[in-house]
Amino acid sequence: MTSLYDVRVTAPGKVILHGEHSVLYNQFAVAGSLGLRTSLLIRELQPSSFGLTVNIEFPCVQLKCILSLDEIKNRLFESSNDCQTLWRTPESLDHENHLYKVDNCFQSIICNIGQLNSVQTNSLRCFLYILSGIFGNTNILDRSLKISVNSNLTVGAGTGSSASFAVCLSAALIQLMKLKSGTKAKEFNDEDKTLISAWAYNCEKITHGTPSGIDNATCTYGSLVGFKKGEEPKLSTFQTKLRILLVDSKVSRETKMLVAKVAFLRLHNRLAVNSIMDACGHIATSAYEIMEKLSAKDCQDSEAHYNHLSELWNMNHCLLASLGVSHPSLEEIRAVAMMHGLACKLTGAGGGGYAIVLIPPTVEQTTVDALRRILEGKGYTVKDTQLGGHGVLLEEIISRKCENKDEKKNK
Ligand SMILES: Nc1ncnc2c1ncn2[C@@H]1O[C@H](COP(=O)(O)OP(=O)(O)O)[C@@H](O)[C@H]1O
Ligand SMILES: C[C@@](O)(CCOP(=O)(O)O)CC(=O)O
Repeated sequence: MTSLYDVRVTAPGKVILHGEHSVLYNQFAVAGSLGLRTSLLIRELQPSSFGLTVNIEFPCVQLKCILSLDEIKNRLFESSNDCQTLWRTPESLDHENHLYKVDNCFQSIICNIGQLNSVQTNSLRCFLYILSGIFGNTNILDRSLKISVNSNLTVGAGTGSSASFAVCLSAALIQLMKLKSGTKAKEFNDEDKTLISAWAYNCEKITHGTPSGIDNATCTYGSLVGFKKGEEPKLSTFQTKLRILLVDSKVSRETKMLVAKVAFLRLHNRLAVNSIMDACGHIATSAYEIMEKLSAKDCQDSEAHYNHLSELWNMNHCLLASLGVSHPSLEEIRAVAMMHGLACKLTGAGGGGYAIVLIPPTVEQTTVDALRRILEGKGYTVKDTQLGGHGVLLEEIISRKCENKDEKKNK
């Protein structure tokens, strides 16, 4: 009797503390995982006589549809029994070529393509890309699937919903691959996480073009991640739980556009922009060191460290504003935070999205409440949260018995 598997994984969103934009110019950056998470459940379904299907439910992007898995396999899978190669070497995938094939398949199998918006299209492309990337040179996918994704993260606001989504997709599919090839581990090990992050990075290229990789690394590893492009992420051995207010400016923005805006500014002001990027890199390095000191059990001077961190947050924001990636709403949020004596900066690409306010432990709750009331009165949404929780987690594996009609008949 064969088994049908259910796999449930979750992954956090992220907040870039220091190094947005400058990370793309090879500067050190620091990001932390958020308490808000994406959750993905993938279920293998009992065989039916209608052929193999994938039932997709992505409520965060208002998408519900059923795709023919047989068609996907016909168009994107290459028949082979070799399951030990591509899924273990995501970096060897020819991204452009694979995405081209995915897009051709997408055009052919989605009937209501004209009714999908760009967000839904992106989610489906990511799904097809990873599904066929991981299973594409195996014969392992032999059941219909149902895949449901939910998230507490706002989609498209700079808190890493796309990376969190991509990490969940790759984590669940890698786990399913392992289960179906006989490996039954109950949690992700370091090797799994390296693979998950690398597949999620490939997927982030679909959404962002040339991402630095900081988002997928943070959503995979959690806690605080120090990051430099092209290098292994620096995983913090320390546990700092920074308290922040996450303030939604409600202004939508597109990362790609803001990255292009900075690149354009740099074309005409190379040395000045390079110096700003250098300064952002120094800030990120200093902030990482301070957070390391703050986490030490015998930390004596926590108040002075928080003051220093606040200084760095404020400087970092002003440097980003000088690159043209702030927004009047972000400036208003910052002005209100400063009136309350608190440091505030934009996070992520800027141009809208979120601002973050640092709440040191010595700050009175009445101050936080007053700040919150004013911001909410101005129409912003405020979440009081902590940075630095778990990265990707394997939450649940269920193995059910498959009622195989052919097996029954033969008995
Ligand atoms: N929960 C989700 N379900 C389906 N797709 C998602 C989900 N979260 C994010 N996405 C995909 O990620 C994209 C958002 O990426 P992006 O604009 O970079 O936002 P963020 O800054 O939040 O990562 C969306 O266009 C969507 O395709
Ligand atoms: C501007 C950038 O440094 C950060 C983008 O952040 P977000 O995904 O918009 O939160 C781009 C990147 O690191 O890929």
